Amino acid sequence: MHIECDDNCRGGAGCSNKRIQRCKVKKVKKKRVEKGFGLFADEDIQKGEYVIEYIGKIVNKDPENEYGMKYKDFHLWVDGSKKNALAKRINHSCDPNCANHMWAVKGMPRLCFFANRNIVKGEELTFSYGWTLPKKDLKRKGTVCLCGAKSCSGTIEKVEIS
Ligand SMILES: C[S@@+](CC[C@H](N)C(=O)[O-])C[C@H]1O[C@@H](n2cnc3c(N)ncnc32)[C@H](O)[C@@H]1O
Repeated sequence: MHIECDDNCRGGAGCSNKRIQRCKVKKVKKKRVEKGFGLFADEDIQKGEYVIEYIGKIVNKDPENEYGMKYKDFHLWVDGSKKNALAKRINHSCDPNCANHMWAVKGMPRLCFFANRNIVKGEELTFSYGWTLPKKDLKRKGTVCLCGAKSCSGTIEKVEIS
C-alpha cells in the first residue's frame, strides 16, 4: 500500500505527496461506447500521474455486481453501483493505460487510478479488471472483451487455474 503524507509532514503546503487528499484529479468525460459508457481523458495525462479515485460505499462482502472493487489483501470492497461517480465507467482492456492502486490517505484506504503510460486527450481510460471465472463454473462463458487490443485475450475474465 502507498501512503500519502499527512498534515505533519515536513513538505508542508508544497508537498507533492498529497494529490489524493487535495483532489488533484484529471479532467475526464463520460461517453457512450459499445461497452455501455466509457471514461475518456479530457486533457493529456503523463505516465505516473494520478487520474481519479474509485468512489462508492465501503462494504465487507462482495457486492456481486459489476461495480464492486476489492481492496487488495483486505476483506473490503468499494461498491460503486449506487454512486453516480465517474470512475465506475472505466472499462477493461487487455492492454490498459491505467492501473488502480490502494493508498492510505490520512489513515483511510482509498482506491485510485494512475496512468501507466502517457495518455492523450480523447483517449479512453482503461484498466485490467483482473476478474476470474472459477474453473468449476464451466457452464459460464466469460464476457466477450471488446477492448480491441492486439493482445486481447477474448474475454474479460480469466479462467482460474485451480
Ligand atoms: C464497471 S462497468 C464499466 C462501465 C460500463 N461500461 C458502464 O456503462 O457502466 C463493467 C461492465 O462494462 C462492460 N465492459 C467493460 N469493459 C469491457 C470490455 N473490454 N469489453 C466488453 N464489455 C466491457 C461489461 O459489461 C462490464 O460488466
